[in-house]
Amino acid sequence: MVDASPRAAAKAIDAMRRGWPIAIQAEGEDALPLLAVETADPAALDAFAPAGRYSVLISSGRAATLKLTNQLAAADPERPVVVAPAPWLDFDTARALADPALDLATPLKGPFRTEKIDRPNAALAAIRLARIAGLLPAFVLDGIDPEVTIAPEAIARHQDARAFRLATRARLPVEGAEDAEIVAFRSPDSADEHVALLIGQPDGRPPLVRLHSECLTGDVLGSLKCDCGPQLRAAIAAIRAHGWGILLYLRQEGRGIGLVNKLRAYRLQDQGYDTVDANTRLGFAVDAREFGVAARMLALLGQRQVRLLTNNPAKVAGLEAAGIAVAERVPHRLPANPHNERYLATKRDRTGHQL
Ligand SMILES: Nc1nc2c(ncn2[C@@H]2O[C@H](COP(=O)(O)OP(=O)(O)OP(=O)(O)O)[C@@H](O)[C@H]2O)c(=O)[nH]1
Ligand SMILES: [Zn+2]
Repeated sequence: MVDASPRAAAKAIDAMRRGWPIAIQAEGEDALPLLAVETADPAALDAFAPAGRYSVLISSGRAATLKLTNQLAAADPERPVVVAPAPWLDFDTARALADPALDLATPLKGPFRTEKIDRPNAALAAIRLARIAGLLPAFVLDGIDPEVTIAPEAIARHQDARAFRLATRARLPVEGAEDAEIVAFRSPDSADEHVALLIGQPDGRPPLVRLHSECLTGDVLGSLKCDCGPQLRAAIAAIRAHGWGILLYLRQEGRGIGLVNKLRAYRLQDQGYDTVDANTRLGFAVDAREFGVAARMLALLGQRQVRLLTNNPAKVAGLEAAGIAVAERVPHRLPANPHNERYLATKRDRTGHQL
């Protein structure tokens, strides 16, 4: 049975992370059985499909890096590409196809050729699901029928921001805003728990709002590679100075690719790639965030119009598309340091940040 409920997507994500096979079946297509390469081991792969007989689904960003496609990947790095079966396509080789960390250490066996994708909608959904699960976007295809078969719509429903509800609230004095209140939001479908920090008292003017995407390295560990930590603290100060406002702390680590994949991108940056190319080479969109959840949180807090603290026009557009009016964009620039100079320059030159 094909399950299109948001719970089915949650089950599929869980199964993928545990190394169990899943299948995706799109309307008008046959089911596509999949085993995530990152969480598979040789025994699981053997049980799933006979060696030498399986094809591997990767995304075009990764395929272009491996020179398996000559398409410009940056335009659409998450487009699916299927590598055809070959006798030398074993467990280790599937791993090497999936993970750019192995590019320097393991010369890739080959040659490989790509084949036409006969189930394109399921393949596209699989790449998206890998990203949501925080895994490398790579799957072995067409093994035994798994227990979980989902429709691509399950993934969209799982990501639906309208399912978020206010869970609880409490006073939270923080540095720079001793009168702050924290409000937590939850959805029955998603494991992400987003929070809002309410600072000051409403005074009739639109709140000054900051959408802060989670950055464990910058927010908590004081990483100098990005500007997140200083931006977080400066946002609280700016809201306090404005009089009142809301900081949304969104669990969108690594611009939506998750902590481990962000650290993989950092590893590529250690080799000289910038933040845009690193994401593309991993096979992910440059920015996988959606701001519908931020709009949902603001609406639940009774705010339909905001002044938005950001240098990123995509955040303004994302909020407006989700029904929140942005009365003004307020720049949020912090001084660079020697470690994040290039990152900030890349944001300015390649991702449209107004710095
Ligand atoms: N994938 C990836 N994510 C990163 C990298 N550096 C920072 N991030 C994440 O980027 C998010 C912060 O986004 P930024 O692009 O710095 O800023 P922004 O929020 O888009 O724009 P502003 O509102 O102007 O600050 C956080 O989720 C970080 O974890 C990186 O090199 N790669
Ligand atoms: Zn950061």
